[in-house]
Amino acid sequence: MSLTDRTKPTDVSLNTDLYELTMAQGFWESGLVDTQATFNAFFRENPFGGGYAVACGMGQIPDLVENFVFDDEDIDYLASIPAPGGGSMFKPAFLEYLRNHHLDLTIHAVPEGDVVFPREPMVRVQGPLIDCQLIETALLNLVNFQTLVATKTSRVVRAAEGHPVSDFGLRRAQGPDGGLAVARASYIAGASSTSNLLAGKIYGIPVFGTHAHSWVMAFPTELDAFRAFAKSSPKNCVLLLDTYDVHQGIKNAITVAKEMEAAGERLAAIRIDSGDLAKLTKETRKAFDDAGLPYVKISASNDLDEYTIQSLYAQGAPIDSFGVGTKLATCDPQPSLGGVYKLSAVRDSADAPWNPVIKLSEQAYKRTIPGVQHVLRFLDDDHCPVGDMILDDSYTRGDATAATSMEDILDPFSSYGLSGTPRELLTCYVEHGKRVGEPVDIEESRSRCHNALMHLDPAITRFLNPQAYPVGLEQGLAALRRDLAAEERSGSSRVRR
Ligand SMILES: Nc1ncnc2c1ncn2[C@@H]1O[C@H](COP(=O)(O)OP(=O)(O)OP(=O)(O)O)[C@@H](O)[C@H]1O
Ligand SMILES: O=P(O)(O)OC[C@H]1O[C@H](OP(=O)(O)OP(=O)(O)O)[C@H](O)[C@@H]1O
Ligand SMILES: O=C(O)c1cccnc1
Repeated sequence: MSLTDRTKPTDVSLNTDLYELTMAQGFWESGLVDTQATFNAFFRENPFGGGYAVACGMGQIPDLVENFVFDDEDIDYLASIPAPGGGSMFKPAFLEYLRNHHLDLTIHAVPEGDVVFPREPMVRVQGPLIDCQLIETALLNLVNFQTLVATKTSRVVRAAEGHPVSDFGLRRAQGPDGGLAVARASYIAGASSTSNLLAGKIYGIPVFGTHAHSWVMAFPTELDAFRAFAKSSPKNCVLLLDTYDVHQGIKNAITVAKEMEAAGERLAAIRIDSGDLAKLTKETRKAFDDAGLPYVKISASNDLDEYTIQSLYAQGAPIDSFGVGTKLATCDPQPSLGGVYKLSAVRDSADAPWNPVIKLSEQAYKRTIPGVQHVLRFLDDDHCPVGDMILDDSYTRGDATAATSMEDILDPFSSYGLSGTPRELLTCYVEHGKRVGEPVDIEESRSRCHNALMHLDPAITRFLNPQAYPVGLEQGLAALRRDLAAEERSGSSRVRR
């Protein structure tokens, strides 16, 4: 996340909602300083009407946790906030507790780039209740948006059928920070490059660019503009053909391509950014082939998304690469993932047993899953995922892969009768506030994403009416959830184990 990359660490800890701090103060005053909690970040529906999401942002969680400290400046600011009813929002003794407080959190998450499905934890956060609460907003801010962008990009990349897709979205992104997050998540999900130089510098993402219409308009004629660009950037020359008239643009670009050939250079590509992209790219391809310039590639842009790209190929458009901006950066037509962060277990101290907790809702699908959750992903002989099982720590005594099979999934998909080899999905990113292992390599996340999507059933990845990927609760956990819901509804005390 760019905030931890670019700004002083303390800006990270104030990048949160006021109520996290108000609750932290309340927990502290209520004597809950030693209370431990387990929270899960998850979403309830796949974005874009699709059948999966690509987990993203997880690689930046360790930076977030390690940099999450309140320094003197932050404490001064917090001390200055008035309570609406009079006096100060925060008590001096609490602010002293907070000063230079470090988060003692242990965090497991779906490995960045892997696929993730509704209701299962994307991120599991454990540690002091106060610390778990303090990190909520920043953590959701990190994984919700990047997971959404990565999912959107994976769809665009799928539609592009292996042709490069460049992120052109910075100018339409949600602020500078949003633009960086878009570049990072889209690269992990398969974009080949970004136009965003800062993202290139920070994350090492390949950068790509052509020229704007203004370049052409700044010269007396289009031909002058093309010649000047070829002279100035002979090794990465992509000419934009549609400033005035694409047909004239084709002729001018061919003239310049021939001149480049004579000078021992090659026109790399042309770009078309308006009009009927199928018709115009076909005409362009024919003209360049007829002129003996088959190596000149065709790039297309203009409000593209997965559906337009799919349609362009269905129309036989000979497009070699795409620049995708607005609809990728804004995740059109779904601007938010809706990921939530819910408490699922508490205990009085670090060595006490966990007590599972549940949140009820009028809407059954919003009832939470209790417990210290693990996820087992069952893989078939070809390493393709066939279903996920959510299970509670206590049923496995710490070894999540022991004595479990797909038959143990109770609801709602048990009738599939699937089988496979279980793999524990959640991996440890942070232990007691410290990063586990080396910083996440963005290339590793990118290849994990490629691999995960390659192994996912096309019935789940298709855009139209995708099949639901089976995710269910292990029988013991399903029973626990039922019992807890009944107890909470009847008002009896919480199950203590
Ligand atoms: N052959 C095609 N099939 C489907 N959609 C297309 C096709 N050609 C272009 N589009 C898409 O149609 C939308 C509108 O294109 P339109 O031709 O109206 O743009 P334009 O008005 O020419 O461009 P601009 O407003 O940038 O000058 C864009 O999202 C574009 O990607
Ligand atoms: O279309 P997008 O997917 O957002 O890709 C980025 C767009 O940004 C540039 O033009 P800009 O939108 O600034 O102006 P234009 O539409 O008038 O070309 C570029 O020419 C693309 O069209
Ligand atoms: O390099 C380009 O062609 C580009 C970059 C950003 C937005 N539109 C186009």
